[in-house]
Amino acid sequence: MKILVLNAGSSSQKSCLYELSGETLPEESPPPLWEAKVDWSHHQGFAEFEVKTHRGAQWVEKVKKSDRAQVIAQMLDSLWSGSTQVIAGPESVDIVGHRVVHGGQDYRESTIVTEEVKSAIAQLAPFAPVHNPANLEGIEAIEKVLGNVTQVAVFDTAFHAHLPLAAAVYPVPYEWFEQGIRRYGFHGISHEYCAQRAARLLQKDLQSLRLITCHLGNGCSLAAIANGRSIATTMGFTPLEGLMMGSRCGSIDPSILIHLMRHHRYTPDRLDEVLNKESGLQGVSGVSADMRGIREAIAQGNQRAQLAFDIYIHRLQSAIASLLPSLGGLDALVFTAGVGENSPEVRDRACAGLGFLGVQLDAQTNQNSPKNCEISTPDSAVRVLVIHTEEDWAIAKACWQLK
Ligand SMILES: Nc1ncnc2c1ncn2[C@@H]1O[C@H](COP(=O)(O)OP(=O)(O)O)[C@@H](O)[C@H]1O
Ligand SMILES: CC(=O)OP(=O)(O)O
Ligand SMILES: [Mg+2]
Repeated sequence: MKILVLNAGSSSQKSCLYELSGETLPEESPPPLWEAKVDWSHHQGFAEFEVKTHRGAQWVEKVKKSDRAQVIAQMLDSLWSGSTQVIAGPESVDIVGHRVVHGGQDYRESTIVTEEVKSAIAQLAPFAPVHNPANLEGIEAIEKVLGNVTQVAVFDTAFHAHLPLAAAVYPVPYEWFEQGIRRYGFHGISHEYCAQRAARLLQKDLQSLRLITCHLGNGCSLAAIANGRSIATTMGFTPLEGLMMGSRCGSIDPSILIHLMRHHRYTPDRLDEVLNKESGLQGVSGVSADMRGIREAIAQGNQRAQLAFDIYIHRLQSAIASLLPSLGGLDALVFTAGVGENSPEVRDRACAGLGFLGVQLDAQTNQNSPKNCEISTPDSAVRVLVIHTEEDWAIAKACWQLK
């Protein structure tokens, strides 16, 4: 069966086509027949469009920034036409899986997309304003091009659906919790996949491991995982809480918002815009939301970029430490996603603050950013791993299980 996956990130649109046959799923991801990625975080005014196939055809183009529906249509076109063609036409796709960021209270497992599911995704858009509308656009773009093919929604919130109440309920009037204002947690597809991959890499039973997974992409979150379950995480009601991110602020004192509304006439829409799109690395540095841009600016002596990097690390270290008591110890620390997989400086600085726990990085291995590999020294008290997150493969597996 041919499974098409759409993964809408805040700074990217990724897509893969997998072909699965036989009765059982392979443990590791088979190479996709085709994969496409559009990344609009790194450059102003245009996006990088990249398509690869398993036969080695490759096509890279810089395209003008356009809306997501247009980007998806162009991606799909490259599946059945041009040098990257791998299938005869739209009818060759059997099922389509989507990453959906917010599933709210009701969607705690992957589900077939119906009109009801679509309207729930739309209703949850205010609580994941950068993501849920993009996820819905993906579903609708597929409807337009592939008609009524079966579509599956795989939720980023699902892995955190069983957080202990102490980790899920905000210290506000209890009625708010009853109205759905609670901590949901996000990046669950990635945290769960990385925990499973870490256990295989360490040749340990996942149930026996205490893990912290650091998903550091454009959005960033940590999960504390014990017995294979998420027991605490840094994102909350929306993907705005927790760590400092590319253009999102992470946790700040809520009184700042009250102050801005009372004394500087900030409207809810303007606050939403500033906190989601004009804060984080971008807001502090004034240079870039992208860690590559920050590192380049630091190399040129830019002080504000250095400050942005230092805050990012300070908050990352603090958040890692805050998860330790609920785990009661740590067997492995996992770095994943765009920054986690590619920035030796971030891993090095994060781990330097954990030396007192006996965390020791192998400097040379860390520098090489190896994928799916241990980067700690043999006598490190905590194993440190870099894992290439495969959200797309996790989504394809969910489709296969629901088929
Ligand atoms: N070589 C690199 N060094 C440092 N950071 C990188 C590198 N490559 C990518 N990144 C970071 O990864 C981010 C994208 O991560 P990704 O997980 O793909 O994001 P998304 O949240 O869109 O899924 C970019 O914004 C950039 O900050
Ligand atoms: C939930 C979230 O923040 O996702 P992303 O990192 O793709 O923006
Ligand atoms: Mg992502």
